[in-house]
Amino acid sequence: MEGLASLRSVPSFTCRPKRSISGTTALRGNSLSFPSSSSVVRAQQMESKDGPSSIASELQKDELKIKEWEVGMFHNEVAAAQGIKIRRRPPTGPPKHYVGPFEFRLENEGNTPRNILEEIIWHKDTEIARWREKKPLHSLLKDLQKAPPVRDFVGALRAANLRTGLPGLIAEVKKASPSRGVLRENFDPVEIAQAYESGGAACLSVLADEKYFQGSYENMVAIRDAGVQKNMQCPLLCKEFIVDAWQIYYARSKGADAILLIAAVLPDLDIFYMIKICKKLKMATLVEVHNEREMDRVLGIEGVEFIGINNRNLETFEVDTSNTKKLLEGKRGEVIRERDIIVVGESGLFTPDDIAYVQEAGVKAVLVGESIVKQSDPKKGVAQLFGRDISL
Ligand SMILES: O=P(O)(O)OC[C@@H](O)[C@@H](O)c1c[nH]c2ccccc12
Repeated sequence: MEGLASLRSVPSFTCRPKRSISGTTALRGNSLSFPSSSSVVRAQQMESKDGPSSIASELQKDELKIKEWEVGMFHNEVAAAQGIKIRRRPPTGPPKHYVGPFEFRLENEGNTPRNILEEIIWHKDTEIARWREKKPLHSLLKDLQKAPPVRDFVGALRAANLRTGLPGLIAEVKKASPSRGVLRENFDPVEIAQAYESGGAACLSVLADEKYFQGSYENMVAIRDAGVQKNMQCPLLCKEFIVDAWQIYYARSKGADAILLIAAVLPDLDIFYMIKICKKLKMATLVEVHNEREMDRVLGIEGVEFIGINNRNLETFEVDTSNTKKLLEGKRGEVIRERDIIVVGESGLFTPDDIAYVQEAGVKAVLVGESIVKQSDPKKGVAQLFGRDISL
């Protein structure tokens, strides 16, 4: 409980960088200054068979890499101070040029992710850098004008909860996961989404990550388009590992109504700014926590209105539904009720008893994938999960 004593209305940001680096991770990319001119002059004075200008541009590239690495390290320091164990990037250090004569620096030292979540984040960081290069923000912003309108994600959950007296269902369109492997061979995302919706789901969650979950943005667009044609109402959560604000705009351009932010990955200030961006875009932000420390951090961030408690530890894959109960007990539960924050119970829910258990703990919504996506008829899967037809 000690963390609650420090519940704040502004995000904590106490860690100071050891190096003097301008900008924060939220500004990453924009804050990189151009390489100092002295190195360019130095390079121009050098002779080589490739010519001086190519050496200058090589050095410029190196210096940019170094700056990026330094900002990445700064991010790791801030994150570590907030108890975040996931590092944004492999701590392998800057390019060789940086260390001058000391080129015997060990290659790849420390280059192994500590767990699956860290592996996913390292992969995402490089994947998004590539995507962002192909579609810079200014071009993405143009796409937003063509995006379908935003639907009220949290409103749909509240309405379902009032209508059925049960937690509103966010039904997950998920083909595979690193912990469970392939969940459904014969996977038609639109068919599954329609079955969920006719079974009474309030919202849908669509896996976008390709490498680890066999998801895609194409699936999300296909579901959104099918919904528009068939008048389906379910708002969509883009289930992605967000490490860069660019991804929020991208998700919106593909028709998402909500995004997920994982507190085990993102420092407070990133969450704070990302929620602001979502508000501007009128999207909902589901902030996911797994333990008391993350819950206390998140309750201290201004603007948080929608929290997911993941029963699965994303670092070890262990699932324990009592986690939802534990994090809603006592003072934390009180704060959540006072602020009318909607809490979602996530992962490992299979039976009506599981649903009743997390509802009793205080959730107004649940996020369910495996138990319903595995059923040959996912619509029946929804009814089985709740012990009755919730579409009525
Ligand atoms: O399939 P399950 O156990 O019902 O879980 C669904 C959902 O909670 C899970 O997919 C999830 C929750 N948070 C995440 C973050 C990333 C990837 C996946 C998830």
